Amino acid sequence: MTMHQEYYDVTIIGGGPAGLYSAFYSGLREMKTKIIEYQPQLGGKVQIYPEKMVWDVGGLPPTTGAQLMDNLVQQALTFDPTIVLNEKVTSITRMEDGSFRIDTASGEKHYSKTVIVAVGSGILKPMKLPIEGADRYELTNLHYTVTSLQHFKDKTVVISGGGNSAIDWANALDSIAKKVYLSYRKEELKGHEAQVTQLLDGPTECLFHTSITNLIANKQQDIISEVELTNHLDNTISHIKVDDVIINHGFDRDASLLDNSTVPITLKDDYFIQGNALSESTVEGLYGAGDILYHEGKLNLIAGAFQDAANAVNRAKRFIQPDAAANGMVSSHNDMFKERNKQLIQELVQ
Ligand SMILES: Cc1cc2nc3c(=O)[nH]c(=O)nc-3n(C[C@H](O)[C@H](O)[C@H](O)COP(=O)(O)OP(=O)(O)OC[C@H]3O[C@@H](n4cnc5c(N)ncnc54)[C@H](O)[C@@H]3O)c2cc1C
Repeated sequence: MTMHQEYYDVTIIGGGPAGLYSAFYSGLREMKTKIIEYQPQLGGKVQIYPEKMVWDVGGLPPTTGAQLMDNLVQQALTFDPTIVLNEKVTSITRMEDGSFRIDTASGEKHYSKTVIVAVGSGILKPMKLPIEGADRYELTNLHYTVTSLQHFKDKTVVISGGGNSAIDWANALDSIAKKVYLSYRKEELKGHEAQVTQLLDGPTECLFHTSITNLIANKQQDIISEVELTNHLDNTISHIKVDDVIINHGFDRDASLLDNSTVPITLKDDYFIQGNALSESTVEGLYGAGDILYHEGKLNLIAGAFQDAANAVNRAKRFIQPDAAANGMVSSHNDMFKERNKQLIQELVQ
């Protein structure tokens, strides 16, 4: 077991948009920063939609999830935070001296003056297709996320699911794939109205009241060649020849960190972390940001995560240094940017 006795000013749990922007902002406020992330890469939930176009981040032209993650990571690295990947935080404990100990599943311990909990909806794992042996096709043509739209060009694709992800992928693929089928066990789709209308008006063939009940494979190559669908209204069975199958049945969430921690994870001034009913008291030095946080007017979007992150960092700064400014300064005033600013201004006037 390794002991990380080195103290950080702020340790951020979760490397999604909220955690990444917190890392940038805490660097801006000259705090020694560490991010701990469970996944092998940074980016958070955006990893689920790398090929989706994101339109609603202020000041950015329509950008793919992958490009957005790249930009967020680059920005987060501006002030050289320590990054710990593949590490699940299991609990947060307040020490007698008021600092925090952060325990992880591997037995490592991290020490910090403040903590920002930016764990989104917890650790997400896609709900698997409940068919025995289906996992062996995950290496070939059974997908739980779409990492390349190009892969589906001129293919016949069956998408299983009726929520936002299934509908978004059907709409994105209907002009790329040869044919898209959407199999959904109910009839009332659960997506945003505009996307549902686009789907129903588009070329995707919706097979309501059906589920995938069997996968028929080309045994030599371990590739699904046909899916069996069962109609739940009349129990009829049909078969579709496929090139690829996409499963969007939602996610299992592991939010055990909130239950295991000995500090009550509740935040000051009516800010509190969703689902936590441990205590109504507040813990100075422990803050939240992003989808995990609930407050009036909360925006569960990337734009909302940025605002939360700046708030959390400013509070952390004031906790460590009570005479520090309550709010950060505009970024151009930061000494770190002096040289780069000069260079850019020179380029502008040339
Ligand atoms: C399909 C889909 C499409 C979306 N489209 C848009 C869009 O177009 N525009 C928009 O603004 N928003 C969109 N969103 C919402 C947006 O992705 C979220 O609001 C945003 O990702 C929240 O960021 P976050 O950092 O709070 O949480 P997350 O992105 O969920 O990141 C949390 C991170 O914490 C890590 N973590 C959790 N528990 C632990 C632990 N115990 N130890 C270590 N690490 C842990 C997770 O692995 C994860 O990486 C979309 C969401 C989905 C699902």
